[in-house]
Amino acid sequence: MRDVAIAKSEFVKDQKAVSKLQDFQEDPELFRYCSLPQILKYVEAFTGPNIMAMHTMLINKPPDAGKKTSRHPMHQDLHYFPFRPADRIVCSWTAMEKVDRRNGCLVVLPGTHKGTLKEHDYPDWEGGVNKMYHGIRDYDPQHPRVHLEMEKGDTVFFHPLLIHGSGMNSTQGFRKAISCHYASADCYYIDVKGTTQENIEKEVQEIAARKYAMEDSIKFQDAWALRGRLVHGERTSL
Ligand SMILES: CCCCCCCCCCCCCCCCCCCC(=O)SCCNC(=O)CCNC(=O)[C@H](O)C(C)(C)COP(=O)(O)OP(=O)(O)OC[C@H]1O[C@@H](n2cnc3c(N)ncnc32)[C@H](O)[C@@H]1OP(=O)(O)O
Ligand SMILES: O=C(O)CCC(=O)C(=O)O
Repeated sequence: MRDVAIAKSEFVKDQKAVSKLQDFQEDPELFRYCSLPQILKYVEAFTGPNIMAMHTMLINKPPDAGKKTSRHPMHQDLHYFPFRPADRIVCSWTAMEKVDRRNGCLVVLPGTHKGTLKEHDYPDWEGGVNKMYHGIRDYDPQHPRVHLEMEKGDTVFFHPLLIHGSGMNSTQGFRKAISCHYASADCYYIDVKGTTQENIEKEVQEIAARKYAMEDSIKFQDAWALRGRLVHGERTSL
């Protein structure tokens, strides 16, 4: 993925900047991260023994180009997932270098994982917002927030209802982190028709149709079933 400030303008002419690698489940070197025993030991406490890696990302947050587009709006990851139950899904996010407020560390609203899934949409940001970066419109701005300053190699595990995002990268360097969303293979798919997730379903289907010429044939659930990879135990459902 390219940052919107790059995708929509000549950022540095003739240069490409990659701000995210997504879906690396077939890359043996990167996928090693998802199978690390040090990570799975904690993941299993949420998922149980049948563990699927559902979504993989290496996030290379770029230096902000001056429009604050390097921010990630406050959101709940469950918005993107057509599977349940939420308590059997967990994200691991590992800092690949020191992260702090200067380079846009994670920001979380503690306790919000006990709430419900909120409505998400694109925020009205003056400088634009990255594709598919939906945010919650009506979270309480007075809610206490915690900035997760982390050292290289530190890992945080969080629930898919936890409201979180990340700040602007005001340094000159790229801020790297690697993450995986795990779910119990015993989770089940849901139909998101008539729910707040309809907007993301539509967007994913449109991208699939454009990128893979899969007009109408790909369901939201298929987009997940195709990218999920078993890391431990048996692929029972997902
Ligand atoms: C076989 C399986 C089929 C399944 C296909 C389904 C594809 C869906 C992929 C995305 C799923 C994301 C799910 C995320 C779940 C994560 C949950 C955790 C929480 C989060 O991390 S929230 C943020 C999650 N979202 C993302 O990470 C999305 C990241 N973006 C991308 O991966 C790519 O930008 C995207 C959306 C796949 C588009 O890439 P691509 O099609 O290659 O784009 P093009 O270069 O062809 O450009 C098309 C069009 O879009 C404009 N563009 C490009 N980049 C951006 C950008 N960053 N912001 C805004 N606009 C952008 C580009 O200029 C083009 O516009 P035109 O007007 O010129 O056509
Ligand atoms: O790494 C970031 O900047 C944000 C990542 C995030 O919010 C997510 O993975 O859900």
